Amino acid sequence: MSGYVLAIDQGTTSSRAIVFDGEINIVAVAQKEFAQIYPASGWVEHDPEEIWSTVVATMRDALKKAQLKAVDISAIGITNQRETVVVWDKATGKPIHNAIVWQDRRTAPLCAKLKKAGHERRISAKTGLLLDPYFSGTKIAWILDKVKGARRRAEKGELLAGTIDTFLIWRLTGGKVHATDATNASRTLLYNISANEWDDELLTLLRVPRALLAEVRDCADDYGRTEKALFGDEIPILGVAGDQQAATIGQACFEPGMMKSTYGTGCFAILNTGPQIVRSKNRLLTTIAYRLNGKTTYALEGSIFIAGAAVQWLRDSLKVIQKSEHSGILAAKADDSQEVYLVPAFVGLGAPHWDAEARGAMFGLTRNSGPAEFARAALESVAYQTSDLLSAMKRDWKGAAAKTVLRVDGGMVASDWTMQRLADILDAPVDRPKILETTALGAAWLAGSRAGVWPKEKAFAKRWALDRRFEPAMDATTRKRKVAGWHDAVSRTLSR
Ligand SMILES: Nc1ncnc2c1ncn2[C@@H]1O[C@H](COP(=O)(O)OP(=O)(O)O)[C@@H](O)[C@H]1O
Ligand SMILES: O=P(O)(O)OC[C@H](O)CO
Repeated sequence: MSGYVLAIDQGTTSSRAIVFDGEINIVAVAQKEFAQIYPASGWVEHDPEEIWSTVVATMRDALKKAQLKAVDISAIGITNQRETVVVWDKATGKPIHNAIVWQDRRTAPLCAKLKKAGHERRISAKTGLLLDPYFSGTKIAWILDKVKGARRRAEKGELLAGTIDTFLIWRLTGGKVHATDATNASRTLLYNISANEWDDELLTLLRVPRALLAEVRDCADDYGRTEKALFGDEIPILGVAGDQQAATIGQACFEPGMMKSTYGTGCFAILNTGPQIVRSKNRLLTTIAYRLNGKTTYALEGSIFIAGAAVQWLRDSLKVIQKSEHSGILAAKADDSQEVYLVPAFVGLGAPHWDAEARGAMFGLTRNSGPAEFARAALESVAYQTSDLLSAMKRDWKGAAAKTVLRVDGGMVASDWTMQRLADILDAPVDRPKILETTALGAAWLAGSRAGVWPKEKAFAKRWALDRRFEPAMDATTRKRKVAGWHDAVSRTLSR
């Protein structure tokens, strides 16, 4: 066996395919962006056919760039934007509606209704999640209610549903496999994370027929083979995990107490809590980090909706920078005497506030405030939000190391200025690894280790290599003053 592994990273804004060789080096990357559809305020959709065509095109492209054929690839690993759902016709494979994306807020009224009826505690106890439109379950119910005849057809077993991994597996295997992995299942509001199964009470509460749902497997498992017609030969699919969990694996955060934070469009911090289900008292999520050989490892997660998106806002809406990488350079020029804060609640606030109605605000503006102060405020908002997550994690679980080291990845970590400010505000070291494609790497490791061509967990963890450590350098008085200013800004932004 060659040791070549192909990872599919189906993200919120683009589909990517990455080929790794047997020595875990990246040999080819292909990427295609696709359309973001905003049918109404707070609604976000993707066309599942475009997701499918970009995935197939990038896979073919990556194989071509690597000068490899399907037969050279030992295994495929899939990782995906989580919570986003598709419902499709079992007979034709055609979606009956666009995918409803994780950022979509259309089911806020349904969540509010379930909350009012007193269901949140019970749902949280079983799923580790909160009643927020972010998760898949209410989105599936919405499609069944709004597409004519869908509910009746779902009950008759004529439709299938799934997160993006499930849809891709169905398509790649030519409709032979309807499966998902435990991490993706754990983001649906329908999955009992202690019993490790779809939960009948939750299915009834959210009005989702069981016939729609996929079989839940381990993250490293047999997910069938790609159809020969697609790439010229069959390739086994042996690894699946939601993208944040895949990044946790790619960062080799296999020990309880280890933590990674990914700074892409949003920011997702995941703390490994081992076999223990830690219930958050601070509105963090409890989720499945991975399930290997039938053994579940759990995590606490803090989800922030706007991180790199604040940089896009500086570039695309304010036009104070031309390129994302200019944001750090501009922020470094900001006037230290001005305390300007941005609370980037553009789509509400995620953890630990979960305020869907809050909207963004800036504080502390003077006549001297300009592009540099705006850029600094945008980048600092990411550091402050991470600091809120970290302190919530420490309050929730004593296993969260007092001397936390944060392993970081995602597009934003290219900014040295932001990483230094993050270390300063957290008062903790921030480690940036050499391989920044940690999400793809995690999915590839699941597949490669399952295929027996890549090292097992411990040997893989030893290969994690540091690019740069950012040590905290801000004095305590300044840090405390700045963090207090942030908390004041947040309290003035919350809708309740
Ligand atoms: N040098 C940089 N400084 C600050 N932000 C950056 C930099 N490079 C990229 N970004 C931001 O990172 C994000 C892209 O990261 P990526 O991990 O590709 O996101 P996603 O997977 O969510 O699409 C964008 O929002 C972009 O603005
Ligand atoms: O596609 P990303 O990298 O923005 O990640 C999205 C998350 O999985 C949403 O929960």
